[in-house]
Amino acid sequence: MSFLAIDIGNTRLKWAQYASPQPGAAVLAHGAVFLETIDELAEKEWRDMAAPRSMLGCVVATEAVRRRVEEQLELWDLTPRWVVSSPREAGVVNGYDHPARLGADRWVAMIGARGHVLARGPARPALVVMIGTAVTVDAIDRDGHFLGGLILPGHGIMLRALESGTAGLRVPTGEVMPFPANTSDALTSGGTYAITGAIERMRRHLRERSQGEEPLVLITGGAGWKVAPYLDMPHELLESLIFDGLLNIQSHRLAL
Ligand SMILES: Nc1ncnc2c1ncn2[C@@H]1O[C@H](COP(=O)(O)OP(=O)(O)OP(=O)(O)O)[C@@H](O)[C@H]1O
Ligand SMILES: CC(C)(CO)[C@@H](O)C(=O)NCCC(=O)O
Ligand SMILES: [K+]
Repeated sequence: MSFLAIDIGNTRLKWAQYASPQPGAAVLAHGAVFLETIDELAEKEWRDMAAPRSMLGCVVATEAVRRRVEEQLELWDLTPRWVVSSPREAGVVNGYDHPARLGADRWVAMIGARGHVLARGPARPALVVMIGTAVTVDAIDRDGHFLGGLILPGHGIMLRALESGTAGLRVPTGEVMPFPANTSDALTSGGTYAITGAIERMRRHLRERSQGEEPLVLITGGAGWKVAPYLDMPHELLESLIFDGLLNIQSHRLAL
């Protein structure tokens, strides 16, 4: 009954094979590749993997990228399925003006987050933060309703925008400091605190909306570990939030 979960972001494709399509299933294999190398998956990373029985993926990259991944999936006898954001799924209600326009990664991560909220005890609001190519900060209330969220540039995009938009900024890596006193530290600190500032702001919005109840703050994405140490609030770093969401969706669909 093994299940393949795939997350195609704007920079990398991440995949994980699970023993079954159930939350908490054992991971049999996993990996990540840059989008430049996705045409080699079938002859490299996936070549010696036991054939998965089913798959579910989430894509925010282009149609062309999705098609190239589907070609690689021809290695096995499976139907490629990709999550499309919908008005409701697996206990989460989508409050976006146009639910289908919500990034599938955000939707799936929120469904994963909702599972973690309910697994930890009584229902409570949650803030779902994804720190990848772009950064998103999404709010879910106690009832599992997605209220809305922020999109901002990731660290890499912020620095590249500054480099190309100014004459005097180069972007060597600096350190995060309270009072940066050189250009490198000022840029690195500015990027990091832009992200933590957005998270703090959204946490305040959500707390005010929730009669003061403290939200569970869940951080995910390739660069989450770099930002998390500067976040002045209780939080959890969960690398697998999108995969957890894909497992929740798949198990809910099988149960219907
Ligand atoms: N180990 C690292 N060292 C330096 N920068 C990193 C590292 N990991 C991630 N980054 C930076 O963080 C950003 C997002 O990284 P990454 O591609 O790992 O995230 P992701 O969650 O896989 O993104 P996406 O899902 O959008 O593809 C990039 O701009 C990248 O430059
Ligand atoms: C915001 C990103 C790039 C984050 O990966 C992705 O979720 C996306 O392309 N979203 C579509 C637009 C939206 O979510 O409103
Ligand atoms: K992502």
